[in-house]
Amino acid sequence: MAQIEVIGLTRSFGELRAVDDVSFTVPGGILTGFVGGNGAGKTTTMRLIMGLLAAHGGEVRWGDEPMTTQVRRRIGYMPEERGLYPKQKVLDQLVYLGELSGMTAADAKASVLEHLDRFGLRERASERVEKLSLGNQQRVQIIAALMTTPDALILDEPFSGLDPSAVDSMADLLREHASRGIPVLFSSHQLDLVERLCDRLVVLAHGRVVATGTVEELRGRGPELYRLTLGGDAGWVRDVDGIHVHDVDGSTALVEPDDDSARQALLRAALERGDVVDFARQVPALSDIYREVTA
Ligand SMILES: Nc1ncnc2c1ncn2[C@@H]1O[C@H](COP(=O)(O)OP(=O)(O)OP(=O)(O)O)[C@@H](O)[C@H]1O
Repeated sequence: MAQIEVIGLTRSFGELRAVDDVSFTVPGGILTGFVGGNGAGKTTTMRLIMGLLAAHGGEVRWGDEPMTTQVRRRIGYMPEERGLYPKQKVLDQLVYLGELSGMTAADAKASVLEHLDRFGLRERASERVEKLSLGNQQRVQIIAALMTTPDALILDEPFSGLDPSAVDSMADLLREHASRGIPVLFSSHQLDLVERLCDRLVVLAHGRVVATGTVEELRGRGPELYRLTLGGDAGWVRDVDGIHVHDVDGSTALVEPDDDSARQALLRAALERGDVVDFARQVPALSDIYREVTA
């Protein structure tokens, strides 16, 4: 299966190392989310992958080969700066972009109309792009990246500005493309969305990769926390051996047991004291993990 491999990519702007020895893989067949704060280097990395910026070090590989211009032409790329012609009509523009990518006019038109249908934009086909709302212009941009049945997808913030139903259509489309076995990399600031959608994550901070893996793997890096909710005050938990208390708030305690037996002993002690309302493993949200790895 095709995959994109980024090995030791480095790029500076003057004194600033915007991308600093960045390595990760975008495997075929799954969705890889690319997250990191403002200025972390996501856009620069994507431009380097697409060959739009020259790397100062490192390389990009396509399977076992160095990435070439021919392969890049077959990658659906959605840049951060949206490159649409405001005065041109939606359908004409997309068909033109399809032809530029080597499609016949007839194939391009068929693909564009199908995608316009999916995004509920069919009746806007003959309007000028500038007359569309920003979210709808975004949908047109997405169609431009997806209409050619690309060999890989590199999408810079494809979900920004989309309403929930467009997010769902977009997510379905990305999954369909991934299920063809192609590598899909997309950046996003919407961590809840990334958590819901992604099979794998690459987390960038200050130009460096600080974490990679599935959401489950990233969760596994943190401590195993449990939340105990009692009928009465939970302050006594602080004195239980083998229990590290992260927080107590009235009748609720957030604890990290040293091991299984400490956890069982805590629960027994709580039951002996009376009313246990709830005792459950706390699964951290991706936003918690993100804060931890980028701190
Ligand atoms: N052409 C350029 N010239 C100078 N500095 C640049 C250039 N492009 C990017 N940078 C700088 O490189 C750093 C990384 O920027 P980049 O756009 O890659 O980050 P990002 O993770 O995509 O951020 P955001 O989420 O805000 O879009 C930033 O400090 C940015 O100001």
